[in-house]
Amino acid sequence: MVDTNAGSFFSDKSAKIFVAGHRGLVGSAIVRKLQSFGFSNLVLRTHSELDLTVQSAVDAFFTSEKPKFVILAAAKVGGIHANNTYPADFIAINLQIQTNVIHSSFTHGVEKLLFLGSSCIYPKFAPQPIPESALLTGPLEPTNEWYAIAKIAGIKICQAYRIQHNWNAISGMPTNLYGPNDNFHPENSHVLPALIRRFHEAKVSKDKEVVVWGSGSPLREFLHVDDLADAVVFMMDKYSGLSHLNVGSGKEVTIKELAELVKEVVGFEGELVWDKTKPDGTPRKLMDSSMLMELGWEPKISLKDGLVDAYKWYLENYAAKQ
Ligand SMILES: NC(=O)C1=CN([C@@H]2O[C@H](COP(=O)(O)OP(=O)(O)OC[C@H]3O[C@@H](n4cnc5c(N)ncnc54)[C@H](OP(=O)(O)O)[C@@H]3O)[C@@H](O)[C@H]2O)C=CC1
Ligand SMILES: C[C@H]1O[C@H](OP(=O)(O)OP(=O)(O)OC[C@H]2O[C@@H](n3cnc4c(=O)[nH]c(N)nc43)[C@H](O)[C@@H]2O)[C@@H](O)[C@@H](O)C1=O
Repeated sequence: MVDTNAGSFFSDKSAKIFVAGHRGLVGSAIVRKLQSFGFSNLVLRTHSELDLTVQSAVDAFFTSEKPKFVILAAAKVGGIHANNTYPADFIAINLQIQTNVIHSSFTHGVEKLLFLGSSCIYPKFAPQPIPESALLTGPLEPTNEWYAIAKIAGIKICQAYRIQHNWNAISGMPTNLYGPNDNFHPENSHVLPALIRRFHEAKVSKDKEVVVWGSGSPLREFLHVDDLADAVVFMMDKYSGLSHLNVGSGKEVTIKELAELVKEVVGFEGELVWDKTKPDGTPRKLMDSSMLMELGWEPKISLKDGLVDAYKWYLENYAAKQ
């Protein structure tokens, strides 16, 4: 059952909005989107200004700032290797950040909060496309179960505060994202930025080969972060239900197809070599985003156009500084 309260978010463009994680891939896109709509009173803190894992600091921040809305895009985030290598960080830091921010938002009178999870919350062998109802119906993908458990807890914390206190906390579960301000770390990033960097560096060095991880057969659904930011603002305005909402493009590609597309966009002319010692992760995780789409949101940026945009951003803002 979808419960909507259309229109309230846009009625006051000077309302104070705390975007947690505003320098990251997602937070920076949400800030751009809010500013493009004319929201003028954004409260922003870097990690070093406010460590969201420290409960007393979070509470002091909410006591002094008293935001009306909170969008929680701060988290410990990484690709398959980072998730697999630092399980304690992925479960503990994420549980701390979300528990602190959600609880302080509630106790300090925030009107509405949006929590962001991830498509990895679903069972490894969930029905495809994956509906919201598949949550907690089977075992998780082992490479990211620690992160997934934290994200599932985030959904449940939002639901519990809604049920017990009638408080307006909602959750969005984005698919794999990419775009400006992505993480281009060679090992700890997600596949799409990792491949942009690897193909670019191979092109510049005139290498004959680029190594890509795994078998190439896993399927992934990609969404440009500007489409995600649009969905976040849409949900702040139009959705106030108990269920989390999937946010995806509805289109999937194999990792091999993705690698070929990145190779083409970057202009690398050598060969792909598959490193099968690296994990594939979940074989497929296409989400069913029809709940959100039936409310009126739709993605606008194709994977090809989004990749061209992401590579342009990488060239102008990342490669240029190396
Ligand atoms: N990237 C993706 O493909 C996907 C992301 N998501 C979700 O979207 C959200 C944002 O992810 P994304 O933008 O990619 O991540 P990034 O790593 O790009 O950004 C994370 C942000 O969180 C902030 N942060 C991390 N730890 C702390 C802390 N202890 N205190 C304060 N701030 C902190 C960082 O601050 P600073 O910059 O100051 O260090 C940074 O701005 C996450 O909830 C993630 O799970 C969901 C699906 C896919
Ligand atoms: C968003 C989502 O992201 C993570 O899950 P994931 O989808 O498996 O993420 P990924 O982008 O790292 O990998 C996708 C696929 O791509 C292959 N692959 C090839 N070559 C590279 C490569 O060079 N780097 C990476 N990272 N992967 C590569 C890789 O082997 C895998 O088959 C979660 O842990 C969790 O963080 C989460 O929620």
